[in-house]
Amino acid sequence: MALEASIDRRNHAQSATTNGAVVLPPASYRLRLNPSSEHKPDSYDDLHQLEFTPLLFSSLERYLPPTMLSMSRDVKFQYMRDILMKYSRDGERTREKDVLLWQVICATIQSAVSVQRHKEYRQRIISNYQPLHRELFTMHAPSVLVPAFVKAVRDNTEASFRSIMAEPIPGIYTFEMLQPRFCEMLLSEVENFERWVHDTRFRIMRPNTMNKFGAVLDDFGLETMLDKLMNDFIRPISKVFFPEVGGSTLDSHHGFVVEYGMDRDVELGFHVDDSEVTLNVCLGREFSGGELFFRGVRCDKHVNTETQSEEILDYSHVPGYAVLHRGRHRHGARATTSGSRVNLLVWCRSSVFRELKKYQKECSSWCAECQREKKERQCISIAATKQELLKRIGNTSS
Ligand SMILES: O=C(O)CCC(=O)C(=O)O
Ligand SMILES: [Fe+2]
Repeated sequence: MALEASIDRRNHAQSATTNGAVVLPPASYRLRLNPSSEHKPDSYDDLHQLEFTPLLFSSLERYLPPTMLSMSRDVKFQYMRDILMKYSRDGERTREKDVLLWQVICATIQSAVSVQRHKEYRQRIISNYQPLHRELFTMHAPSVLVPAFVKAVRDNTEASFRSIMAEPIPGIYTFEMLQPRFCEMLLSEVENFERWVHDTRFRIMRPNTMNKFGAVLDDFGLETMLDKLMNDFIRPISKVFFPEVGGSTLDSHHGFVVEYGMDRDVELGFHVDDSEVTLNVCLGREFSGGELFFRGVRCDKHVNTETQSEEILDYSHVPGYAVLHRGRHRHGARATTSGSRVNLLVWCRSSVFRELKKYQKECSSWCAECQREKKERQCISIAATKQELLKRIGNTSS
């Protein structure tokens, strides 16, 4: 959708000269409300004298009208600069379209700044932290995964997946996945990282708002390895079992470990994940308690609705074993009552699914409550039709 901001020509900033070319501003300015995901923006890093950070221009470029995307960098730059100048100068923005456009710009600036900050944060860790096991950072399937799992994914059929999996309730898949040696190495790498954090007093970000402990693996060098794990192994399975939530188009992830036990987190409250598909693998070591409890899949609207008895599952973690489920499958983790438990979590996301969801008005095929409501509406409508028919039959026979 294009959002047009008709900017008064008199208020234009003067045309800028970039690389010797004077570019005249167009008659009216347009930005798309949703950015183009395929477009690779130009870099503006060399334009240091700008009033705005170069990063803002490469971020805003995705919002340009489609016809502009192939134009020269100078033309795009001029166009975006004019918009930014106009909006940074005008204190008063009364027109609704202008306010909307300004919101797009603000959101773009905010996200560009936070992406940049996170990039710098990660860079600071990666250039200072010395890994313990370098081999962990590349995805060598036979060292990471048990042979039966590798074979099932290579065969790539529903039957091959099911041959190594259990499905204790619909939508929850459990299977043996990680080699014990890999689990042990990853555990000691996490310990090594935590030691470094402690010694250097580096303030790290925890995996999410629910955890006081745990570490984001993507932040200390494991992003590429986990991306490969998602692309080559999680996505083929999700394509078969979770197609309606973007299982075949998973294209980014958040990878982390959670840590429970003495001096760590104890339990995890009832929640849904910020993911389309979640992989949760127990790394070890020895513990009691810590069961995962599941209570049915729900969309945003129905996230707090009652659980049906057939939706109840309590699952006990086993080191090396994975649980794969939809992010919207409500769940939590019970208290780890003794020992220590560390789990690897990969929250897999699909930008395509998230984009499509914005325009979805109908009920969700994957939400159990939406489906129950839909069935109820159908029953009511069938009953009403039946009543009407009976009434007509009664009328004609009397
Ligand atoms: O502790 C667990 O196994 C569950 C972790 C979890 O659900 C999460 O981090 O989102
Ligand atoms: Fe979770």
